[in-house]
Amino acid sequence: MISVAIKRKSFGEQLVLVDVNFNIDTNERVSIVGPSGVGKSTLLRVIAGLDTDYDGQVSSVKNSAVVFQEPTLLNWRDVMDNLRITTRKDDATLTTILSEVGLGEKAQMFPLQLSLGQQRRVSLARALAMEPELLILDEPFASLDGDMVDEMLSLTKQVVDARDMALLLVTHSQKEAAFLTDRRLTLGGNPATIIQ
Ligand SMILES: Nc1ncnc2c1ncn2[C@@H]1O[C@H](COP(=O)(O)OP(=O)(O)OP(=O)(O)O)[C@@H](O)[C@H]1O
Repeated sequence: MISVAIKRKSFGEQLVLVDVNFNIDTNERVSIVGPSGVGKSTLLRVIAGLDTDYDGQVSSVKNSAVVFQEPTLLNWRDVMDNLRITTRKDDATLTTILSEVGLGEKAQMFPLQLSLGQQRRVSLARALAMEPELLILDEPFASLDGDMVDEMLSLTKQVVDARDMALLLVTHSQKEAAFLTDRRLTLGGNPATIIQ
């Protein structure tokens, strides 16, 4: 379904990725793990089609949704309006998705009235509302405390299990990768490539 063949990806003089080759099948769950600064987010942006300035070939699905490290919500719009930005789904459907992520009662709240964990859930709900064929999560549990990470991990597994979609998880945590995905790709080296 998704085929990645990046020969080289640079920022100016800095070569970040070299010969990164792998495929993701329909409904497959894959994680990319590796240390901070290795190039994980860069790879994700290329796969999501947000960065087209590279040497190589990536063919992905048309309908992918990204949940970024930061919730990237519009703070002046309430939760429901934040979901409406990416979809024309009716309010009943959006309310169901909000309930799924535990925010059924928060539709009229504004992002800054929510905790970071709740804002992350809105961001996840917004991505799910797009019914993506590929859901991309970029360090979705960063800066949450331990209990909250466990809760978010279970919740994420639940919503992914309930859907037909592929998952690409970018993380530095082997635990998160093992819990949520079937296959782990490790990015390492400088410039980085898939090392296992
Ligand atoms: N827009 C950019 N312009 C210039 N350099 C960049 C840009 N984005 C990333 N880089 C550089 O590319 C390298 C890889 O960064 P990237 O954010 O992909 O790493 P990462 O593995 O996702 O790190 P982290 O786990 O800390 O988020 C870093 O050296 C970074 O400085």
